Amino acid sequence: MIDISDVTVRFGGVTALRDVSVQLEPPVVGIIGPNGAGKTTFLNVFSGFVGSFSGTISAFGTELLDLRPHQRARWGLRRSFQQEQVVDELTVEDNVRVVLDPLGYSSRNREAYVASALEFTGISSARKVRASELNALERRMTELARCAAGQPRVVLLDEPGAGFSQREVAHLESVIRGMHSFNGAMTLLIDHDVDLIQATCPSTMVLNFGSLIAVGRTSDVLTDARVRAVYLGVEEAE
Ligand SMILES: Nc1ncnc2c1ncn2[C@@H]1O[C@H](COP(=O)(O)OP(=O)(O)OP(=O)(O)O)[C@@H](O)[C@H]1O
Repeated sequence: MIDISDVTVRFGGVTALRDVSVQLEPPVVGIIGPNGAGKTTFLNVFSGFVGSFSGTISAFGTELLDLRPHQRARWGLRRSFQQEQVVDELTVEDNVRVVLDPLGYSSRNREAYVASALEFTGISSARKVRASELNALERRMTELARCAAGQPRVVLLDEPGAGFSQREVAHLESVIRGMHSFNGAMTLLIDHDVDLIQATCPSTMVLNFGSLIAVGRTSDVLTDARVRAVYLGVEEAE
């Protein structure tokens, strides 16, 4: 379980997150909300990319915010970004290897982790291909393999579905749904694709102007009147 307590982030006059307290359970939690609601900032606090914040995040008994960013990686925190981070000059398998290299695995274990992550995300056949030659879905799968490889405990995905067709999202969906069985990791998933959230996340939290306005079973959250009004743009009939 991840226990988030009173997390507040301010950027000058903007309060990006305001006293967010919530407990999140595996396997996958959706994070939704309008543009600028604070979703990426929320993941940035996990990753250590926010200089000034208050509050605590306890993940499976570890106080994450006491760890330095490289210690969080060793602990098992992984992340994909809105702007993808695949390195064009490296092959698919080297893109995964470079994530595992600093984590202290033996080379035998590392190679086994790379191979199984590529298998899991469905891009084994492209393992020797330079990333510059991949299509957009293969690049996204390379990123997911980077997140899935080794022994991650928490995987943070920031809009992995953006820009993909329905058929492509179906593959993404199966990888996200399979992550917990594959390696035991819990996933936090930001996406504007409500169908993807519904298909992959048993529970979902909703941010609006930096505040948590709903959390619970995804089906309940998506039918909540306040959520529908602020996020889905649906006014309830009087
Ligand atoms: N480094 C920063 N400096 C100043 N303001 C920031 C910074 N990062 C985020 N903000 C502001 O904090 C608020 C929350 O931004 P954030 O990117 O977390 O929202 P979001 O919900 O992820 O939005 P989107 O769905 O558009 O990605 C916004 O008002 C944004 O402009």
